[in-house]
Amino acid sequence: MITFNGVTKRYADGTVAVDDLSLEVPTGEITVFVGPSGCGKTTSLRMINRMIDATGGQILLDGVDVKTIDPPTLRRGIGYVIQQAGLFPHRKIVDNVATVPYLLGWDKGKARARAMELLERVGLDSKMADRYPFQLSGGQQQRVGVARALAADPPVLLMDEPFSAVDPIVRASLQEELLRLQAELNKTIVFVTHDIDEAVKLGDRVAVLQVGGKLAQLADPATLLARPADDFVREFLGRDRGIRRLSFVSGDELRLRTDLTVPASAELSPPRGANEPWLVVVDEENRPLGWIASKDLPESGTPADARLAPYGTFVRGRDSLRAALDATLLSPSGNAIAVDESGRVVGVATREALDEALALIAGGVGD
Ligand SMILES: Nc1ncnc2c1ncn2[C@@H]1O[C@H](COP(=O)(O)OP(=O)(O)OP(=O)(O)O)[C@@H](O)[C@H]1O
Repeated sequence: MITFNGVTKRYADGTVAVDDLSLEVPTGEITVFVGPSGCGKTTSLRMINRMIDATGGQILLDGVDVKTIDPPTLRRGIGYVIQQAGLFPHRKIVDNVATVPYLLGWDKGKARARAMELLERVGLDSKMADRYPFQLSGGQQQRVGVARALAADPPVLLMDEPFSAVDPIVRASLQEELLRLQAELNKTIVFVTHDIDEAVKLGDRVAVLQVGGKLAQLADPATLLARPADDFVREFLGRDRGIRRLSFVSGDELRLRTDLTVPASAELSPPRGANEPWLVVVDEENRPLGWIASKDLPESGTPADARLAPYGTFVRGRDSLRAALDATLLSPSGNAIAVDESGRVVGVATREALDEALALIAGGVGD
């Protein structure tokens, strides 16, 4: 656990970058520092590994004041990842990753073997090992940066806007990768970003800082989005706060109907389903093929002969209400198809079911 105890940083010119910051970063969790430019995120992060020394208060690492630990020893237990990876341009990828093991005096074979293992872990092909950083894309370089920070298996990882220099698609995949890695490794991670979407996606807890290095709120993402502590936090969270909240509500809240499917091979004589405006046509394995409006059902023959409308699905037991809402918006029926992990239809969330769930959430605001 990392503990900030009334930590202050006043730079030589009098700027107070961090003001009386007290918070705890629990072991094995991702704590995100988020806030507008200049609010003291980077300063707070760098005081943990003493790249910057606090001018007041204490930072404790598992109960030990970091000021009592000499910086090289301290940093051996703390991985550090920065924007644009900060790789050594003249060293091969494998040697970049092995930097800390080399410094720790590991023999070259063992250090390189560890580096190769980590490259694979962060999703890079072993072919990359002998390249130089300029021969990699920005996203690949970031992965190398993460591998390098993990090389000596430090219990703590500090990440300063590590994904902000890559395009949104690469960024999303790096975020997924970090969450996957963290599920295996359980590091204590402090992650700095100015992007609230990144913060609520990655953080077990999110610390919102305001300019002057004051802690405005520390909460898990769902609580932060539901109950911002004050106007500053509310404004920082932005206009999409309500929609973002849906990501933290399980789609399993939705009542499903199981009587709205029709097999593509079903004989339609006598006509059926005509009292429901829309039906899901499914294949023989119960996978969705599309929506059909009842009025378009042929009088005889099978639904396979009819024109099907597009559909959206969400996975029951995994996806959020936001995914379910997205699925309704992708379908002219206005209904979302719930599927299991293998893509088989388990039911339909109608617009009414969605309305009910949304009303419940809206009712819960301010609890
Ligand atoms: N060496 C320094 N001397 C004086 N002031 C500094 C120094 N480094 C940072 N500051 C000031 O301290 C404040 C906090 O800076 P910091 O870099 O920690 O903010 P940040 O939240 O990480 O910002 P950004 O998101 O823009 O990177 C800013 O006002 C900055 O100008």
